[in-house]
Amino acid sequence: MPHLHIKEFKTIELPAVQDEVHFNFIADNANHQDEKLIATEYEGEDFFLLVKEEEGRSLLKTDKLTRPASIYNVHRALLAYAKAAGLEVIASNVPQTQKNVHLQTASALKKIDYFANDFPREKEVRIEVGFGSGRHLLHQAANNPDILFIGIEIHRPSIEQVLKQVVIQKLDNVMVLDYDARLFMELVPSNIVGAIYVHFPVPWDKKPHRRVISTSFIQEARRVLKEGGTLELRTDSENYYAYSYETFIAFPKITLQIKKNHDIAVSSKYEDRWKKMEKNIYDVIMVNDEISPELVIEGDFSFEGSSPRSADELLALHNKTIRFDGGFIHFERVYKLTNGVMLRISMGSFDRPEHLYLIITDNRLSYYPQLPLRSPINLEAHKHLLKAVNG
Ligand SMILES: C[S@@+](CC[C@H](N)C(=O)[O-])C[C@H]1O[C@@H](n2cnc3c(N)ncnc32)[C@H](O)[C@@H]1O
Repeated sequence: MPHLHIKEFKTIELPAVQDEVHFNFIADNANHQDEKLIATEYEGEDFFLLVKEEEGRSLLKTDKLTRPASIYNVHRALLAYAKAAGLEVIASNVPQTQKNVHLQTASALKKIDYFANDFPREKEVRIEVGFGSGRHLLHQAANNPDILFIGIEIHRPSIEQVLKQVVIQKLDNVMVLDYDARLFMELVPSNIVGAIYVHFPVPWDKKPHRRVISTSFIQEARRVLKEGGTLELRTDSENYYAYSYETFIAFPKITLQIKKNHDIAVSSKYEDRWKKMEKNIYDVIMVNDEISPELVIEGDFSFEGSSPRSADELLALHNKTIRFDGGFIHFERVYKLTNGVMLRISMGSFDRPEHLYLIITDNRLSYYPQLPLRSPINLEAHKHLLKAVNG
């Protein structure tokens, strides 16, 4: 994680611009006076820089919840703030000269809004969940130029590596998304996907709720797959194989193909490792044989007509949880702004909550840095949030 150790943190008059990086406002953690967030905008992306103040040595880094996909943009923002505020840097892992890589302008990298607003449907779509080194994704894309491949990954270095390869190999049929694939599935239109690849997912033996394959993931996969489309799980974990098989077979009607130690066109880095260890490799392939109803999601994330509670009442929401049928809202942290309050919340379903901020200033409410995913459970959570923050 890029960071600067600084002698002493200094505020600057905001809003300010330094080297094309915009600094808009500062939020002070109401319960931990040593923590501040600096609202930053660079190349159209909003995120926070996080300040941890300590006696004689403070830390400036990115906030995990909002950090941008491009590490270079983080570097740039950290250096720009240090320059604008005249901070004395004691130690840092941020290179002073930036490589000329602009991932934000790399057209293959998409944000979740891109898919939420107008899902691409001109070509057949195939999705790879957790592409890692990207060998399979890149191989498939190079060999199937008429198919659009959407690669979803949450590990930033893997994303950066694959984006570079997309440019080098001049592939125009790959889109890369930094997002939880389980949430992404909820906004894919029905019956448009030819294949979903889940190759060597993390087994999460101790935290099974984090697994990609689950009853709800399979349900969503069946909805988004075309008739004859496939969900292809490949794993070296006997445990994950057995768990997935049971989860698939619990559906009243399903078509499955099971293969053991069957080579595919390209072997991934993980696969090479497992093969050297002479581990068995299992494929569970679900063939979708149904046409699903269209996806209809009603409602929006508007705050129109809101009349927020007083700042003290909002700050008192710290650590409160609201539970409702199928979901919840938890107020994780509260911040003071010069003209209002900011709440860090987790909301939505228990197994896949969204984490984001809500800014409340002078009767204006807005999510930051972006709206929650437009899923039925998040829309329901929004209604409960309106009740909690309005008087
Ligand atoms: C063990 S690696 C396998 C990578 C690659 N498929 C391969 O075969 O080499 C699993 C990958 O899935 C990613 N991942 C885990 N959970 C995910 C999720 N919910 N959404 C998207 N990617 C995820 C991890 O970051 C990791 O890169």
